[in-house]
Amino acid sequence: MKAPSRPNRPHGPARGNGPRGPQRPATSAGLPARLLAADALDRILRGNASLEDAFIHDAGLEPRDRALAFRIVATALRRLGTLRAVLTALMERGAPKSAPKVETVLLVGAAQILFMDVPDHAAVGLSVDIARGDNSTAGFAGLINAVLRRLAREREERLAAFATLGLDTPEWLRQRWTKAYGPERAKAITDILSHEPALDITVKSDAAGWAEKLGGEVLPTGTVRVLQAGAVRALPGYEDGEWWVQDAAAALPARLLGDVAGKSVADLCAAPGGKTAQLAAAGAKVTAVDRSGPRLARLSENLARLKLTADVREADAASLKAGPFDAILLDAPCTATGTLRRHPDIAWAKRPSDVATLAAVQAGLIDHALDLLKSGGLLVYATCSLEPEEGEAQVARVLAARNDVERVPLKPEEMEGLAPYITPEGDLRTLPCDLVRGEPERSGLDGFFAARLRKR
Ligand SMILES: C[S@@+](CC[C@H](N)C(=O)[O-])C[C@H]1O[C@@H](n2cnc3c(N)ncnc32)[C@H](O)[C@@H]1O
Repeated sequence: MKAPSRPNRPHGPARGNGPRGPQRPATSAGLPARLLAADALDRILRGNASLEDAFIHDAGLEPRDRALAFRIVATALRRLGTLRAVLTALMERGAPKSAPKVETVLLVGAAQILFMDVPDHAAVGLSVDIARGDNSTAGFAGLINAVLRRLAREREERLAAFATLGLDTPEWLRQRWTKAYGPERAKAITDILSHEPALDITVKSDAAGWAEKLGGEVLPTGTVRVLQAGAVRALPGYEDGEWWVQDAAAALPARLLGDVAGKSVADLCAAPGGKTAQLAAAGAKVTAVDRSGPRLARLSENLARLKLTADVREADAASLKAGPFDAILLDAPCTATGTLRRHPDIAWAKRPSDVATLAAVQAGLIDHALDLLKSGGLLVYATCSLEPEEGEAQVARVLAARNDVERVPLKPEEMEGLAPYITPEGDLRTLPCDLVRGEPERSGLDGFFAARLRKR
């Protein structure tokens, strides 16, 4: 069974702190975070919002409450298959169809009981409070109380019943990963997805100094990794623009362009700007292009906080008229199946047909990007997808179709920590189960593909 992400707490039988009936929580201080969690989870499961979008508005909460709400929702989504199976088994007639929000409230409560270090009485009592405060769920407060109390009492056997079934990863993804990477690595990927990832940050300078200030560690590639970071905005150095949040694997593609100081570099799918910031911090003259206005607004905010500049353009990169550029980074839109540790909503939002749809979009973007590049210029093509059609196959296609393009294979000596991720062809491939550093919470990184091409 996958180890649940609550290291300090054994999954023993009820510990005598469960509530004896619908009762007031010991403190209502935790209610705003749970209300936000239930609202956000409901918008994700029933309104098709993404995890990211569901938390764009912070409802005026303290950063600590907002961070807790986010953790609850991310945990519920990370363990959604197991939670739904456990809850269904506890309810003879299932969750009421007439009141879908009842299931949401149950998921929020069950995620805390089974997988988070939250006292049972708080998880149950606050869930009952959420239910009572909403007309559509108030009539089910008794049901919610009974189901969650029973779950807390029977935690161990309820979890064991579904532990080995792998319910938290959609079957179509598991099958794809088994085909692409073999059964062992596919299992390692699904295993790491059940764990909450650490906070990864890219620093402008002095990685060791920031690791010490933030209580983190420097990874072999230079990223600073922080465990149990809490509210990001409250951490030292955030407001001063000394660093930005960026997964260790996401920090690699921009660096494959080498020394970009003084060069004109187009970042063609740029928002929210993690790679734009890397390029600008390295001294490039960056043109940051994205077709999403709201996402570009976030990019501009991020650059302002970091005191970095770029020429920001809202445009479709597939038909952009600009350049020619010395170098181009194309971090193309993709299924993002490499990022499920940080974006567990994606596992349930994507469909098998999305792979081919996005692969067609990527092919068009690569072809146009090459047209915007100077002769001799480098294009780094990257996706945060585990699906070969969005990575390896794109490069094979373009190399077969165009004789003005060649691959520039990556070399282990060009960047510290890069060696384990270089494929026999000379591309970059990371998997979420890579970067094993002891316990799962310290390990892993996003699944990325990147290839470096030169226009002859
Ligand atoms: C993977 S995200 C980019 C992440 C970004 N490079 C970073 O490091 O923060 C893909 C981005 O592509 C943008 N996008 C999708 N299709 C596009 C197109 N045709 N032209 C420009 N941008 C596009 C999306 O709005 C999204 O912001």
